[in-house]
Amino acid sequence: MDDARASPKVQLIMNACSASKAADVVLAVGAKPCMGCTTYEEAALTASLCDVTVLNFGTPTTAEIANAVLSAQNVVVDPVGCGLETRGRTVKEWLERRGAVARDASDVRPMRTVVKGNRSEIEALIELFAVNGSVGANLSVTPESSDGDCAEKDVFDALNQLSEKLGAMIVMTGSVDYVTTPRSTRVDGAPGNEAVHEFDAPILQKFSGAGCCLGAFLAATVPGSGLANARALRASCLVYRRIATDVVRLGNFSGPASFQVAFFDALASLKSYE
Ligand SMILES: Nc1ncnc2c1ncn2[C@@H]1O[C@H](COP(=O)(O)OP(=O)(O)OP(=O)(O)O)[C@@H](O)[C@H]1O
Ligand SMILES: Cc1ncsc1CCO
Repeated sequence: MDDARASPKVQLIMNACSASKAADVVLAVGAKPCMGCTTYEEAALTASLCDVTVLNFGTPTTAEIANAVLSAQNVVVDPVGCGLETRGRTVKEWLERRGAVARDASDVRPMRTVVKGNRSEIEALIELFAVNGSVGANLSVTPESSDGDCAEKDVFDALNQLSEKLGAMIVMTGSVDYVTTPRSTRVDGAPGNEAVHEFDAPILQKFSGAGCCLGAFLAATVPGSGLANARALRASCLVYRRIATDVVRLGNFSGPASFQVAFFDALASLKSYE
């Protein structure tokens, strides 16, 4: 996905809870979803045929399946539940191996990695990678997150260190979204840190999978080179939140279940994700 393709193919290695929601989000925005991950061979082949892979570590993703996409060119990683010790180990090992593969390939082709997690998951990664800092969240062994009370400057300080260690972009979600770029890959003059405060829609936390679906949305709407660009990632996070607030304003729903239907309809009605 080096160019802004009209209809990118998106491999979705998703948790059981969010899989069909994510596939529908990808379809809604005009891209092509493909799960393709029942065996190691199938996962590797599908990754090689797709423009971008979403690797979500919620059940039933195994280390074996995750390792099949280590050398995919563009990967959006969702470290769901990495505050749980066993899953945290799996996620950490994968990210370390991915970093090594990407460094080895860097002269030949760019490999882009975006880690998209909620605030508690990012806090868990901060601990796992021994970063000297915090984003102020409580650790959680479930996908539940907490927003935490932490100055934005300290949030970015911790995110920048983590991003550099991973060699990956970070998108940290919550009532505010944060995007950060590894310092060593920042293009001169381009902003490496972005925050999205706009468009408050807390209903996105009232059903399971809004964060997982954001991972799929980013994969489907941000072109390959944009996956290494904080501005481009910010722009898609912003659109996702804006559409949610539009739906809330129109009020054609009666709770979290019907909100999702209206939200997916609104995603599908948007003509451009530029
Ligand atoms: N108050 C809010 N206003 C606007 N957007 C929000 C708000 N809270 C969360 N979001 C958005 O909702 C999505 C889910 O965020 P959250 O941090 O809850 O993810 P998550 O815990 O990974 O979700 P899940 O595990 O259920 O998929 C993100 O796109 C985030 O930007
Ligand atoms: C509830 C749940 N448990 C593992 S993944 C998932 C979906 C939301 O992340």
